[in-house]
Amino acid sequence: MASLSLQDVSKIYTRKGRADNWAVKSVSMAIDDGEIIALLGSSGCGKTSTLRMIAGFESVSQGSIRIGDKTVNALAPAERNVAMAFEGYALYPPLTVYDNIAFGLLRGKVARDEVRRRVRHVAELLEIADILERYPPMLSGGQQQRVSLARALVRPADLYLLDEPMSQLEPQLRSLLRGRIKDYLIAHRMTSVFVTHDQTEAVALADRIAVMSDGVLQQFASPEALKERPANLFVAGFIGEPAMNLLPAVVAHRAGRLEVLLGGRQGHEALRVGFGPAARIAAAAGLQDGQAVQLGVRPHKVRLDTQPPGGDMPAAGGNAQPAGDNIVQGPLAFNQWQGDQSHIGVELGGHTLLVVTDGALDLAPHSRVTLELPLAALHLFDSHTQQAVLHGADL
Ligand SMILES: Nc1ncnc2c1ncn2[C@@H]1O[C@H](COP(=O)(O)OP(=O)(O)OP(=O)(O)O)[C@@H](O)[C@H]1O
Repeated sequence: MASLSLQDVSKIYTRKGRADNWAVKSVSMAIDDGEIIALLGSSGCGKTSTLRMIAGFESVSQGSIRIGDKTVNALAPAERNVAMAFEGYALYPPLTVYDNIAFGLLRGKVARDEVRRRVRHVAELLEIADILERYPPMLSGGQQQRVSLARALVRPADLYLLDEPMSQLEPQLRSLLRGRIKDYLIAHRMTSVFVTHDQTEAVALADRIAVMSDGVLQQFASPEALKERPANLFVAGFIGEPAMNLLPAVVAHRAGRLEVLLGGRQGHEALRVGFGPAARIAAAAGLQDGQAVQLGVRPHKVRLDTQPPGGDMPAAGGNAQPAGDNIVQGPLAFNQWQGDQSHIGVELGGHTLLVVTDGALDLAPHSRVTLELPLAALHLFDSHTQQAVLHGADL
């Protein structure tokens, strides 16, 4: 296995008579030996182009890629010792499934008994042991995809590149295989990069996730860090289901405390949300009164008061915390039972805040709802730069 590093890597597709397409923009990241990482983003954000440059199937327009201590920009794919599972499978039709999977091992001069043992093992892992004698044209898309994955995983390589490795599988099989593949990658200390647009898959499989948008690496961090400390508005809105509430607000210091003011436009009352004494908040010094910000809070983290006055306030997600941070009130906009949780909308300063709770709640239409926005769950982003200014969890 080996480490992998990308230094200011760009991909610019050029076509005669057309404007250049800058698909990957100066991406830098360092992946440790044995680490599993996901490239995550929406369609067209540059994930596959990045993966194909690492594999050597696309040239690197700018920057450099190193596998271990070797710069590989000028090396052909076969010279990089990289195993890749392709989105289009690329199986050999005249060979059986067994021979497709064994191909790389036989070329590597592994003893036949050992080849048989390894092929069986990976085929059982991916639930394709019963189709080893079949030929690729006789297989479903999901079976072909697993054969392609098995062929990549079975052979020794410095690096494993997996392009949407489970996109064709049914949800149940996908979640079963996710766990097995992760255990296999960890057990063999396989440095791996996989591409996905499914954040559940990225969170379940990867040690760290590289979130991409429009060719730019937005943040490269653990799944927990992406949720707790999103670097910018894109990551805050993209990671997490349902998405983080993002409410426009302005900075308003008051009596030495950092606060933001929500709403207050015609017909809506203004709401103050506090972050505590400004002197204790490093970022407060750079924030000017009137500065436009976005206040972020995840729907699961808002605490909803369902008790009679004076009662304790349960967290929406069940995380009991002492009541008392920002208590706000607003009229109920909607209350939808989703089968396993409730989605509750509350009007705050002219915007609708989504709250998610575990149980079903009996709330009268348009009734006034009391909420707590726990300081540790709040985030502030600069509306102009889109970058995170502070995370309540750090205060
Ligand atoms: N061979 C190519 N020639 C020209 N443009 C390309 C080529 N391959 C990709 N692109 C363009 O580069 C951009 C990034 O594409 P890429 O396939 O890397 O994105 P992606 O995030 O993997 O998307 P998807 O999830 O849909 O595969 C897109 O605008 C795409 O149209």
